[in-house]
Amino acid sequence: MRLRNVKYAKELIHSYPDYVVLKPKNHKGKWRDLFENKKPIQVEIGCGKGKFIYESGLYNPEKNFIGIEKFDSVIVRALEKLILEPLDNVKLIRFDATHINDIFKENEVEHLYLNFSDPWPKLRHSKRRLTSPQFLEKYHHILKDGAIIDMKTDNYALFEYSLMMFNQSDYFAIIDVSLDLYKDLPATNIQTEFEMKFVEENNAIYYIKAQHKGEIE
Ligand SMILES: C[S@@+](CC[C@H](N)C(=O)[O-])C[C@H]1O[C@@H](n2cnc3c(N)ncnc32)[C@H](O)[C@@H]1O
Repeated sequence: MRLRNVKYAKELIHSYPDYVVLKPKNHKGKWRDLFENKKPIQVEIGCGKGKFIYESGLYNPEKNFIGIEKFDSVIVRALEKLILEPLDNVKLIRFDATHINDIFKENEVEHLYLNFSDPWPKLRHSKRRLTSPQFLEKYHHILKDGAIIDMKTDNYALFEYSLMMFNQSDYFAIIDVSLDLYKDLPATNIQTEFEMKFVEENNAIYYIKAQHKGEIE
């Protein structure tokens, strides 16, 4: 059954509050209680239709995964995956990550994934890029010391911009960069929906791994 209709998507989302957390602000600082375990929290912003977050949960049962997506009509496809084959270490949040500090407390997140984020090419929209200084400041508050940000993109301009923003930030150090992730693909790589498409089209996948430095002396 395909769930394309927005009204239907909303209804489905509200029918599965164990999978799509409806009031994420209520769980700030208490996400592990919701998962009922002490496993570390990994977050993907812009999880889209959920392939990456679902498979990450499937192959890494020792970790908790939270996918954040701002559109009902998209996140419902991630929800379908969970309905078909439930996983107790994956939760979804329908939320605009601009307000991510409202849903996670200091040090609550151990790993952040930014997969094929929207490039927002116009300068006047640059604050919306998920690696803008405004977002990096927000991540600084929720990430543990030593936490990792993994970023993949097919967009060279966003890659270049993100490198510059990480380099200029007091909070992050770049620890790995690739101009062609598929030349040296880690065995643990999990493809996203967009990644599958770009790889099929032989597009380069640019990659940045940055580490949270923690409190600055
Ligand atoms: C280009 S898609 C990539 C989807 C998926 N990560 C993948 O690689 O297949 C970007 C997704 O990020 C979502 N997104 C963009 N900005 C967001 C934000 N501020 N908060 C939550 N989701 C966001 C969009 O709605 C879209 O579904």
